[in-house]
Parts: sequence; C-alpha cells; structure tokens
Amino acid sequence: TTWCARRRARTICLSLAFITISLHLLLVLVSLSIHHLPCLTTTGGRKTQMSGPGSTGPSGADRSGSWESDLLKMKALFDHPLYSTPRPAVPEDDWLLKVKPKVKASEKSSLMWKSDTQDGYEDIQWNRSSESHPPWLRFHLGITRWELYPHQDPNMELLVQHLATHRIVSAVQKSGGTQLKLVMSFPNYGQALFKPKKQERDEESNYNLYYFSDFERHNAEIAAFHLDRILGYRRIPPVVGRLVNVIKEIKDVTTDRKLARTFFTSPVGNVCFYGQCSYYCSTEHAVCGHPRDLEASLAVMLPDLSLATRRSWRSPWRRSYSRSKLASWETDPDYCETIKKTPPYDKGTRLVDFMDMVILDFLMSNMDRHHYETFEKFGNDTFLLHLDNGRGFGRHSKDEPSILAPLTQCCRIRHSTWLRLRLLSLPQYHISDVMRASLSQDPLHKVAPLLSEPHLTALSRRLKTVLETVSHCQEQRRNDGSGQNVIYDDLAHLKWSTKE
Ligand SMILES: Nc1ncnc2c1ncn2[C@@H]1O[C@H](COP(=O)(O)OP(=O)(O)OP(=O)(O)O)[C@@H](O)[C@H]1O
Ligand SMILES: [Mn+2]
Repeated sequence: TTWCARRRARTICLSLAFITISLHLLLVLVSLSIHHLPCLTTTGGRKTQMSGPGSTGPSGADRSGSWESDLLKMKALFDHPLYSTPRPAVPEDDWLLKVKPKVKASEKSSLMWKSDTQDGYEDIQWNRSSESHPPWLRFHLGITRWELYPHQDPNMELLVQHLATHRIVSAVQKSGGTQLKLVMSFPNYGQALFKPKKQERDEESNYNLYYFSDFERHNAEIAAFHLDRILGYRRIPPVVGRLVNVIKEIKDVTTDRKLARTFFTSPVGNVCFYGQCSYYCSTEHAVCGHPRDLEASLAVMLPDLSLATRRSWRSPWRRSYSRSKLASWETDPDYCETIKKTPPYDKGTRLVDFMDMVILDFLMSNMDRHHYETFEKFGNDTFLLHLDNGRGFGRHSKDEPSILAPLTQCCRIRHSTWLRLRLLSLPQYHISDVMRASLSQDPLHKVAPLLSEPHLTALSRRLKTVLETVSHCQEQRRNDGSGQNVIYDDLAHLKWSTKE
C-alpha cells in the first residue's frame, strides 16, 4: 500500500506538472498574434502513447501536445460561452415525454425499477431529474424539442458507464436495415443498439466499392457521437464502446432462436456468428470474436416508438443509390432554390438544421445519409436525429466534396454553428485535439485509439474546407447583390456580444 500511495503521489505530482506546462503553452498560443494562427493550425497529427502499429508518426513539426493538454482544450471548449449559452426553462410542451406527477401507492409496486446493483430504485419520485431513476430513463425524460441531452449533462457519465459495464441480460436481432445489429437489454430495463466490429480500424474503404456497399464501422458510431457533441449539436444518442464476450453475453443469453443457430467456430478457433438480415448475413460475412472478445458499439435506445413516434424524412440531397444514375441535385444548378421553397425547408430552422447535419457528415465523410428522423410530437420545429453513422470515417486520405453540396448550393448556415466551427479551427480548441481527448474517454480506447491520427488530421482539414465554403458564399452574396444572408441569425436573442 505504501508503494501504491507513493505511486499515486507521483502521478498527482506529474499531472500537476503537466497541467502547469500545458497552461503555459496555452498562454503562449493565445498570446500569439492572430496573423500567426494559420501556420499553427496546419501542422499535422502526432502520435499518442497508445497509437497502434498502423498509425503514422508525427509529421515533422510536433506541436508539443500531450494527453493532458488535449483534455484541457476539451474542457476549455465546453466552458466557452458558445457552448453554455443561457438556456431558458423548457416549456412543458417541449419535453418529449410527459411525467406523471403522482403515483398511487397501489400502482407503485408494479412500477418499481429493479436494479442489478442492489441499491434499488425504491422511492420513486416521478420527476425528470430524480436520482432514483436509472440513467437511461433520465436520458429519455431529458429529451426536448431542441436537443437529446443538455450540455454538460450530469447524467451522461453514469449512463455511459452503465452501457459499458452492466450485465447484458438478453440480446436479440433488430429487424430492418441492411446489416446485422442486436438490441441488448440490461437488468434495469435499459436497452442499447449493438453494432459489432467488422473490420480493422485502420482499413480504408475499398475505392472500388460503392458507398452503399461499404461495411459499417463500430468505431464510426462511437466517434460520431463524440463529434456531434463537440460540434455542440447533441443530436446523436450516447454511444459507447465495449468488449463483448460472444459466448457469455450473446449466445448464452439470447432468446432469438434464429440468431442462436448462426454461431460457429472458425478454422482458427474464434467464435463467430452472422444472424439473419437482408444483405451481409452469411458465413462469409460473419462477425468473429478474438477468440471470444468482440469489439462493439452500444448506442442508448431512444424511447420506444409506442411512447414517442418518429417521422422519417428522405434527404433532398439523397444519393441515387445506383451505379449509373445521377440524382437531380447533381445536375440541376437551381436545385436549392426549389428546395428552399418546399416545405418544411421553407420555414423555421429546417434548412439550417439540415446544414448542421451536412457539416457533420462532411467532417466524417459519411455519404450514407439517405434519411433522417425527427420526433413526431414536435412537428417541423425540432432538431434532426443524426442516427446511423456507421459509414462515417471510412477514408482519411480523401475528402468527399459532394457531401457538402447542400451548403455549397444553398449558402446558408446557423450563426451559432458557424461561430463554433471557427472556434474549433483555433489552436486552443483544435478539433483534432478535442476529438482525441474526447475519444480517449471511451472504454475501447484501451484496446486501440478509436480514430487513427490520419482520421483526426482529416477532421481539421475538412473543417477548413467548410469554413472556406462559407467565406466563398459570403463573397458570392456580396457580389450578386441579392441581399440574401448566408448567416441565419439564431443568436439575436442573446445579450452577449457575438461580433467578430
Ligand atoms: N439509438 C437508437 N434507438 C432507437 N432506434 C434506433 C437507434 N439507432 C437507430 N435506430 C433505428 O434503427 C434503424 C436501423 O438502424 P441503422 O440505420 O443504424 O441500421 P442500418 O442497418 O444501417 O439500416 P439501413 O441499412 O436502413 O441504413 C434506424 O432507422 C432507426 O430508426
Ligand atoms: Mn445504415
């Protein structure tokens, strides 16, 4: 124990030293004149202590960063006024779920939540913030018209921890969709959508495959959740990585006969299964443990459709999903003008909400956003759910400008989004560093970094492209004299100054 104490003391001292050095560095960076910013932002990625054999090393000028300084950047970002804009109280109709104010004693027993950690949820207080609710329920009760969870949500840590560690009591296949996925249940009735690792993290998508034949990536689901939160959207349900035991946590607990029948042992002794689905469910596309451990992403399930129905919207910029046909947005120069006049894009925030999603997709190079969903209850005035991100982060060496076509064609962006993007391009909040820090908190980071350095570098390169696109739009608007604004002002109601 003395050894432990000494070790801990040393760790604390080292951390303090790191923090001091990082703070100094930050100060130096901040004090550098604005003219020097571009050269600081363009230096490439560097190696973290944990980077695997596939990732590339530092490219020359190493920005003396460290894990601690990345974490400080993340903290500074989330403390920035652009993230903690004062939130007015949520009107009753803007909560997704209504809370029953009182429960009669007679009904109480049947409503009790059973916990696997014996500390029970006995005194049910039916309100939104009650600590007696399991974290998944608090997540459901916290969904509003404009976001899935609040900024710096005190419930988040526990929710993610439950998903990552709680016993899996059942696993069944989720029907629909093209690829194998399971719904897993926990002792406190929480549920998560499971997507298995199908390929190595560093594998780049095959250039000869069409995007719609690309495999989904579990790490993309995880990274998308982190990126969405860093962008300040909070429109992706929390996702966490987990090493799942294929036998104990799937085969032994499943009640899904069809799934159970597809388990087998591979020639090298790994346990595999393939399930039943419309495309990639066969022995050739089996998912295999190593020999039993399988990496996967677990996304918290949204409230059941019987409680909160969702509407699915076809993206106006949907790809043709054919090898030979082009979509009309690819050929019609006035495509956006038409969309802008078409409901629901003609009113409210739908068009800029769509642009927010487009920016997220361009940053992670997701070409597969054929549909998006909203909660029916909120009609057209609500945020867009960014579900299904498994096809993001497939390629780091190439960007896909066509994903940005809606922004290029419509030249419209939310003011708050634009300001946050600019923040993320500054060295003290650098998007790649903040992502690296955020992802290092996922349990699977211990196995290998969730995004390799080239992917993190691609983020800042793509961010630059987004900002250049907006600048180009502004220039274009100044010249065409149409009087149309590029920036959609969503900050007018705030008192603090947002001038450049
Ligand atoms: N966290 C979640 N909670 C509840 N439902 C979800 C969640 N994530 C996704 N879904 C639902 O499950 C459906 C299928 O999920 P997803 O799109 O990720 O799978 P997919 O196999 O890629 O489907 P497709 O091939 O149609 O794109 C989605 O359309 C969505 O309605
Ligand atoms: Mn999909």
